[in-house]
Amino acid sequence: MSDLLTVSHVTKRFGGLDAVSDVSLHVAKGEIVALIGPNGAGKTTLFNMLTGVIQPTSGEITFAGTAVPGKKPATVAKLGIARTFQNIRLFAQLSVRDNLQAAMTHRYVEHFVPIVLRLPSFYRQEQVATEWTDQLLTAFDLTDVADMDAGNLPYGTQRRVEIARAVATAPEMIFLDEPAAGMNPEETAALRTLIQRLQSEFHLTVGLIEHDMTLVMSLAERIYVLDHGKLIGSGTPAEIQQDSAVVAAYLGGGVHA
Ligand SMILES: Nc1ncnc2c1ncn2[C@@H]1O[C@H](COP(=O)(O)OP(=O)(O)OP(=O)(O)O)[C@@H](O)[C@H]1O
Repeated sequence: MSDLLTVSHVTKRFGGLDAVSDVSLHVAKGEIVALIGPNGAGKTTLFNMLTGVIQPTSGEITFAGTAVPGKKPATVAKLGIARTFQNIRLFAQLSVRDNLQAAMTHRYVEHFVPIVLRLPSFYRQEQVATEWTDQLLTAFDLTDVADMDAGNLPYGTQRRVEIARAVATAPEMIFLDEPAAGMNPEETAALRTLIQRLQSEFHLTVGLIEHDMTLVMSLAERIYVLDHGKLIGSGTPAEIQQDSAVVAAYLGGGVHA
């Protein structure tokens, strides 16, 4: 498989602190890759650099052959990168349907509009957006709550809306920042299935930050481990669980895959 994302010697310095220090990694198209490590290890800082939210102090990031540093988040999104946040960021007073439609970007329109060729441009866009929204509502089991305000939904459902909204932008890669945080075991089990479907049905590449090691070990094909900004290990879940440096820094004895 060819690499979709390449990170080369990336560092982010905040004042005197190297929050991310000389990190290199790669993600192949279609993979589910997890980034794990203790609190403050630099995981979200790295995600923020991959999505254009902050700029690296040094190093290179390439997505589908295009350099990411120097681009704003909206421009990075058009390259085909979507993300969710640790703290859910939905439009709480908009319906689920409107949250999805609000996410339909130019990239999406450019991607799908040619499918419906016979209508004038405005109606073409409207029709494609409505059809795509209906498909997403069905795929993410949100049809029953489509007209409810997003902010009134249970936590696990809001997470699902957030992921659906990211998928609505028609990305190639989706970054999920602690999607299982605050979920109960049933919600986490449903999340596992959902992330697997992102890969199998939506053909997305998935980058995952997560502290729930049972979820990580059962989902990720490869794992990178950060500690104090540095990459201290990488490999398959089986390899990571036997890596003494990773066990000492983060895993301890508490993983049951
Ligand atoms: N904007 C900022 N200014 C200064 N320091 C920052 C900034 N953002 C993050 N940091 C620091 O960088 C380090 C890495 O933080 P980061 O949030 O990336 O860690 P994390 O691995 O995502 O942690 P967690 O698992 O708790 O979310 C921390 O020491 C944090 O305090």
